[in-house]
Amino acid sequence: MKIERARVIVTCPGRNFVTLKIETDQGVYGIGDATLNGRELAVVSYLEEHVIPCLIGSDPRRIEDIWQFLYRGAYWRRGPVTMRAIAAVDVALWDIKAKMAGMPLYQLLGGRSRDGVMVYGHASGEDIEATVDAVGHYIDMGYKAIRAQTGVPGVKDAYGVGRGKLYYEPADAALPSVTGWDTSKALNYVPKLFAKLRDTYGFDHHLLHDGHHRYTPIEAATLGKRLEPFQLFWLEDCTPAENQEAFRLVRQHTTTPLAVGEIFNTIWDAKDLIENQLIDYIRATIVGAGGVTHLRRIADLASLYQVRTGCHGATDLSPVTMGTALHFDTWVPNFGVQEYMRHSEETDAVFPHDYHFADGLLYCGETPGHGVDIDEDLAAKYPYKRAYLPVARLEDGTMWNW
Ligand SMILES: O=C(O)[C@@H](O)[C@@H](O)[C@H](O)[C@H](O)CO
Ligand SMILES: [Mg+2]
Repeated sequence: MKIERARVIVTCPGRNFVTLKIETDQGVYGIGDATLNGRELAVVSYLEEHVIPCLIGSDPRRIEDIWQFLYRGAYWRRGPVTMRAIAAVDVALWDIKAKMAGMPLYQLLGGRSRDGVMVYGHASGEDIEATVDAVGHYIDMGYKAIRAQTGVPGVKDAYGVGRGKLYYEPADAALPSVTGWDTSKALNYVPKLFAKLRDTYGFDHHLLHDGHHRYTPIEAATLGKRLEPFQLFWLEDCTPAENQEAFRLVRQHTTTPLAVGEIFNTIWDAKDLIENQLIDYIRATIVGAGGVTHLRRIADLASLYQVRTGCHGATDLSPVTMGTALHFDTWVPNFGVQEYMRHSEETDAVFPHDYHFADGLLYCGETPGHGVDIDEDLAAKYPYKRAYLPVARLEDGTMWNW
């Protein structure tokens, strides 16, 4: 069996997605997601110029060997562009293998560990009142876990505040838009949101919050402490994680569970955090961290230390990643939660899929493969549009972490 053809498909049904389609000499094909939000075409060129020529003629059943070839063989290891390209190949090959086996992907991974996958939705609002209402809306929709982000008075376009839709789409400008940040204002305001949420809805739902890398370690520790009475499911990206040691300081001060890893691309980004039990949830996902083959290694390491998974699942992760992640989540023994930001109708139409939401859980389907396809004719109707993530500056103009 041979790989006959591989193509990259770029489409923008409201936002950009990069998809790799691998076709075999036996008529079976697989697809993988390679989207890197705000830097999409770098991955397109990496795939087209440097990866696809090496794939043609190789045996698509040799998933592990192809992974190692692309990782070790490049000499230049890791990084978001490389690892997304590898992820796209890996996912397309798992799709092919599962289709050939006539099985849904989770069966190949080891079978079902649970009936459905608990997901968290994104509730946000301009201020506490609006955010409390938004959380109520998610509770009404049946969500068991809800992430709450509020605008902060005096802070321009605070992170995570949507525009009245079920999703928050940050990459929306032809050049990066400038948002604001003020740590002391947020440190005083965010705990009030969670106090109000617990007061209004009680303790029956899981609540989550994303700090989006904004706080220094000691500020993150302060936030974690202030949030303790409200029993969060997790506090995410409370401080940047390039220095994994930084989490030790946060950890020493608070029992609020910590999650990190949506921007990690290999096990090495998370190794110290996991082995030292500095976090509770690892947020790496399929497209970000080298596909099923590599994410499985991360999850296995994490399981030794009782760290659970919490795959990133914002709208820039295409339905291909979402579908694959759901098979992964259905199997992985140390599952925690899956992020679920709904895609637009246009996106869902370009990527027909068999997963569905019911009562706060997502269920992967039973179609052989990962259960997500691409409608190429429809995809062609939405040409690529350059879009950037915003940047953040402090009041005095200093660049900060967005
Ligand atoms: O937790 C999350 O989902 C995020 O932090 C994302 O909204 C993130 O900002 C985007 O995926 C960036 O592309
Ligand atoms: Mg996040």
